[in-house]
Amino acid sequence: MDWNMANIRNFCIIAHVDHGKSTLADRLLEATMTIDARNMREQVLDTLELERERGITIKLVPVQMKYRADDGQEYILNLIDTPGHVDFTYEVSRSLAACEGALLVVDAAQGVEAQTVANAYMAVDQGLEIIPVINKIDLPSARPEEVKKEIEDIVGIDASDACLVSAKEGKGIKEVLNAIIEKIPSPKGDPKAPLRALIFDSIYNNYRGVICSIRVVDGVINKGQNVTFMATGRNYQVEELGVFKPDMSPVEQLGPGAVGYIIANIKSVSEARVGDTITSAERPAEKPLPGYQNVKPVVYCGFYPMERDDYPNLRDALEKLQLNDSAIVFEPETSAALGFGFRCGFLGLLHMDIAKERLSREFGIDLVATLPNVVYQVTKKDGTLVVTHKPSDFPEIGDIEEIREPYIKVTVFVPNEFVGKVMQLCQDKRGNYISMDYITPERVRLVYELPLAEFIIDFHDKIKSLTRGFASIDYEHVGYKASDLVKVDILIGGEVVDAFSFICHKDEAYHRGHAAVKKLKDIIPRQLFEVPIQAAIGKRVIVRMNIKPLRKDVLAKCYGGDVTRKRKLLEKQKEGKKKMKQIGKVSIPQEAFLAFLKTEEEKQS
Ligand SMILES: Nc1nc2c(ncn2[C@@H]2O[C@H](COP(=O)(O)OP(=O)(O)OP(=O)(O)O)[C@@H](O)[C@H]2O)c(=O)[nH]1
Repeated sequence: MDWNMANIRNFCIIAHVDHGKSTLADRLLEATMTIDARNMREQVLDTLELERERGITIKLVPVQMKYRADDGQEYILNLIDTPGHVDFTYEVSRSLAACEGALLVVDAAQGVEAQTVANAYMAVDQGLEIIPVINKIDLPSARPEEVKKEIEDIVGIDASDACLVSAKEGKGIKEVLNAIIEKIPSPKGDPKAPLRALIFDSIYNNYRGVICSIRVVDGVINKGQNVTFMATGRNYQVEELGVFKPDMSPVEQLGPGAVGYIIANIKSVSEARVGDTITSAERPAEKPLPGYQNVKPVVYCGFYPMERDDYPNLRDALEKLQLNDSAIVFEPETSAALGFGFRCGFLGLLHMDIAKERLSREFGIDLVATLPNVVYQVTKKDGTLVVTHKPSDFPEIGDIEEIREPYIKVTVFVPNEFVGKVMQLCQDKRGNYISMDYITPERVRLVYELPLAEFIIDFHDKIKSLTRGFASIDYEHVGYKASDLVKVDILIGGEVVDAFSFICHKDEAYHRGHAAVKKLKDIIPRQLFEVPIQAAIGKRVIVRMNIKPLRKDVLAKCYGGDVTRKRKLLEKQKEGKKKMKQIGKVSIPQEAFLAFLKTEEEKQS
């Protein structure tokens, strides 16, 4: 075939949140008339409703643009969107791998932030050509010359001829398009070699099944051809092949450097994982493209429906979510207090929040989530290793030799007036100081190592409020470290309530145990007998409070001998009892437990 790679440019846009990535993408689509202005709604690339509302990008959509440059030639520009959040780092790195270049967008007023650096480093690692774009130059507070210097000093790339842009006002867009054509190399690849195409995203569509976004690296892929997905070893026939313009538009063939999609009767995205390599079934490549990785959840929690009858719906909904998001895992779980639910694993807190919100919005399921947990490694005295994210699966305290928990390296960019507060917070969160440097006379980069468990509780919110939103945060996983952790159980009437057990540092056990016991005491209705509520480590009780007894006599109001009325009241009481959860001899309405978790959640958000 005659395949012209010289006029293809594959690029992505990387930026810190809110620096204007989506707005710039919109302007590029307009300027290349990929979407005419009449159909242009703002931020067309953010497809999910939730993304548009939250202003965050979750799913990637590659778009093909055509642009006639000043040299008179027509170029194909493939813009590959990347998710901006650390929860999706692996997806980011795969979409970067599908490009030769990146626009690094930096806000002209705010300057370089934590995610600017993290994303730029990832692009440098992938060997991409980076074009700095200084956006929002229309702002009165814009300081483009200083920001250029920041990019050079902190990111370490030449920014002397950075594009100066106002995406909002559409200024400097042509310069950006020209820079893409001049600076970003055209793709390399051998059209005669065996097919190798990278899957950098896959989405599930109700009508079409799975649609994989692919970047062809070597060889050609044809409609109707048989292909093998190398990580799973499965074979499929290519039903449809095409490009996004941005609507799906079928083609017969894609060659090296091309970005497009395939549809091949794939039932679930777990069969078409991001990072996998597609090759020809007849003439397979010897080696897959580098970097396939099975992403593992790092944060787990229980999801319980508020209405018991919603359990089957919740299972259906989770299955549907999983069709579209293979990083979600779940398994049934029962809890004496909460009834039937699911233990679910996520890539991070944002990922968890999104799943929860989608369950409620798209599937109408009202649910509560238990406190999130990380994955612990517990070495027992007999040498065996227990890897668990469930406090209830922890070995007995006497059997434990060592507990290790995941740590992250957190980088915070913060104005220097807030440095003291941020350092204090990091210390309180059991952080180890790593480094601090001034990136400008007013701004500081602080690096700490923290336990992930501390980070996921409320670190983001605390930092945002301590610094009035001026800090930016990024983190990466750095592995497991031994910690002095304990499991705290909560007992009601002498019985452990599984769903409320939690893992925390030894020094925090009393404080957190006390808070939980006090809250339960306020929530649980009084019973006919005294009910002790306790927090305990192993057999040792560390906090105890009692709920005073109350005699609830439903017949008290019935004077005289109206037998039918009495019977009715007793019936009603029996009905009520059915909804009760029995913890030992204590009956507690399930709502009380759900209310407990709800307030825990609210406290966090
Ligand atoms: N003044 C000004 N505002 C801009 C400009 N470009 C974008 N904005 C505004 O900045 C805000 C963030 O822009 P987005 O394009 O949503 O930023 P983003 O980087 O895509 O954000 P995420 O999708 O959350 O990563 C929006 O309110 C835009 O209207 C610009 O050139 N000038």
